[in-house]
Amino acid sequence: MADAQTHMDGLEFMKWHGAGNDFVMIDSRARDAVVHRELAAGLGDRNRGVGFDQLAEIRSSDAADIDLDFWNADGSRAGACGNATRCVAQYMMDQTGRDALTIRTSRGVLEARADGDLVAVNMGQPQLTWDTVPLSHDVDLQHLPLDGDPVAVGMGNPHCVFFVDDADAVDVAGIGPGFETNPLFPEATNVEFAEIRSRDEIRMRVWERGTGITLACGSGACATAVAAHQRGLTDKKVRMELDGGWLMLDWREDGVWMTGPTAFVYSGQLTQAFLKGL
Ligand SMILES: N[C@H](CCC[C@H](N)C(=O)O)C(=O)O
Repeated sequence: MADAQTHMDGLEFMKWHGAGNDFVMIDSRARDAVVHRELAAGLGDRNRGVGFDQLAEIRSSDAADIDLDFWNADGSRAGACGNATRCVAQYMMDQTGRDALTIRTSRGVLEARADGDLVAVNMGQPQLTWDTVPLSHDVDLQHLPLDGDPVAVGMGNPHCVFFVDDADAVDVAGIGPGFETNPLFPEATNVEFAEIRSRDEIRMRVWERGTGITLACGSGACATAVAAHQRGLTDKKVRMELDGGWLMLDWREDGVWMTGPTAFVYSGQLTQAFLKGL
């Protein structure tokens, strides 16, 4: 029924980005959920659709202010999306005038807060066991048996973090896909390349599972901050420079807090012709 309704009326969406990590947001609080794999993949196509790194669907919730689901540009599901969570939080705070709210994702209920012009979200505690990342078998997460000696961290989605001397010199598109689909990660993985600049500053570039190179990745930034601290390279609080801007990470008692910018770009409506052609 939701699909038939959608084809009749067109479908409203918004385009946002957080540090250049771009999203389409669909607010389905007033109806049944409408997003499915084909819609995500069609809309994610930057030539034939709108284009995005992730698609976020907002739903009404009985456990938090809202429920939130994420898809990647290839139509696959994203387990977590920190930057989209911050953008959705800003949208909700603009609508309600509140400066804090709760958001339920597949990770559980997350807390988001306004921080001046920025938005902070508690991305929860990292997953630091092989079966929760998940990996295919029990190995040392701090030193994965892969070239480059990466670290595995789960943030509701898998991350494989490499420490490199010069992040800008890394051929992210050349190296990323091979690690994304390495059998050590049964659900594939996001791949981060981190250069330690000091105890409180990291430069990071990312290859995202299901999307490819993005200008920023919030859960990847959290995973990188955790991995760097575990290796003894940084303190618990770091600034991180990504290709599209800066994020602040703070691994506290109650989880990894991530703070950064959000931007509303435009809203529009998908045509019936587009929706019928999916
Ligand atoms: N850009 C997102 C992460 C997307 C992760 C996704 N590619 C996955 O399949 O896990 C973020 O800000 O956290």
